[in-house]
Amino acid sequence: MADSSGPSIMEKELPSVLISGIGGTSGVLESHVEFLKKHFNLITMKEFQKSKELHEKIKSVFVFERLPVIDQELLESLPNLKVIGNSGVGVNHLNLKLIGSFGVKVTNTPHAVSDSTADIGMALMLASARRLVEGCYLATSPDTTHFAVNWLGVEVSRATLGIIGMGNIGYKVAKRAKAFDMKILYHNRNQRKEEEEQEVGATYCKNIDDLLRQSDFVMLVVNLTSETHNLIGKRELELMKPTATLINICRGAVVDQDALVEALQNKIIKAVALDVTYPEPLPRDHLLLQMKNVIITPHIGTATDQALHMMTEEAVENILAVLNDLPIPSEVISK
Ligand SMILES: O=CC(=O)O
Repeated sequence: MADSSGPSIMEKELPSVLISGIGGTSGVLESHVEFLKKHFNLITMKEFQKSKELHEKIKSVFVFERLPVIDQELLESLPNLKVIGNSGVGVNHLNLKLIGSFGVKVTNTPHAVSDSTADIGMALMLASARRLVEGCYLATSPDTTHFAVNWLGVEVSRATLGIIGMGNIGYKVAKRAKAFDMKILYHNRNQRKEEEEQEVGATYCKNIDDLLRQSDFVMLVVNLTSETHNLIGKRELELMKPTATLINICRGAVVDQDALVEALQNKIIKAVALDVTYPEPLPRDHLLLQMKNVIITPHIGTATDQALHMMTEEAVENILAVLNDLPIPSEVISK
């Protein structure tokens, strides 16, 4: 009778995957390690640096919170690397050209992040419209003489929301905004299918300027690329209504931050709500941190238990697909 306690000859070795570390501020979440270990032989950066023998074994790198850094040196030291599995949708921290030149694929997790990031977009829009942060300060201030009539907010219901970038997240924002009876405009490289537009009641603006001119709230949900870097600058801010609010939930560098400060100082737009800035975090003396009509959160679009869990699952699915020569659910194609 075969001994079932030891490893069977038929059992396949799990593929070796490099991770930055486990736990802390620069490692994979401890709560995800068990799941990852079911699929991979995990190798931490520390182990990798100690043993040259491990280099040849590594087939994939699991990138979490932009770590480990994928540079030329690392790529050269991994002769059998097949795929970088990024946990998260944004891949602006990865040099796609360089990685591609090593014949290595890149994958991301556009589905796992969409609900939590859309929620943050709505939360920021509502918080700014109803001056929630100011309200919290007032509620806890020793001054009890404040009256709500002195700091009125605005309603998002029936207001016009312009969504720039109608991918998975933008579309989820539109779904939510529909439930708030908002009028929805969107700009995207490609127009969505008619039935998709109808489902959320969104109108396509081929010209971004038209969207900027008409919107009460403008929400940025694009990938950061060379084309979207500084997409919103002085000219675009000047096209917006003086009563409009800008919300950014994608990447800080999509907005020219100096132009944004100037626009707020000169009342070119009314308010701003940012989950992303550059750098992150902003220096403590940055002007944006001193303005009442600015809300800033520390890049928490995907900071929920559920999103992080789903991101890990989606990343694992992608990595396994590449390693097993199966159709890849979410491959990032460098343009
Ligand atoms: O910022 C979050 C992401 O890229 O998923």
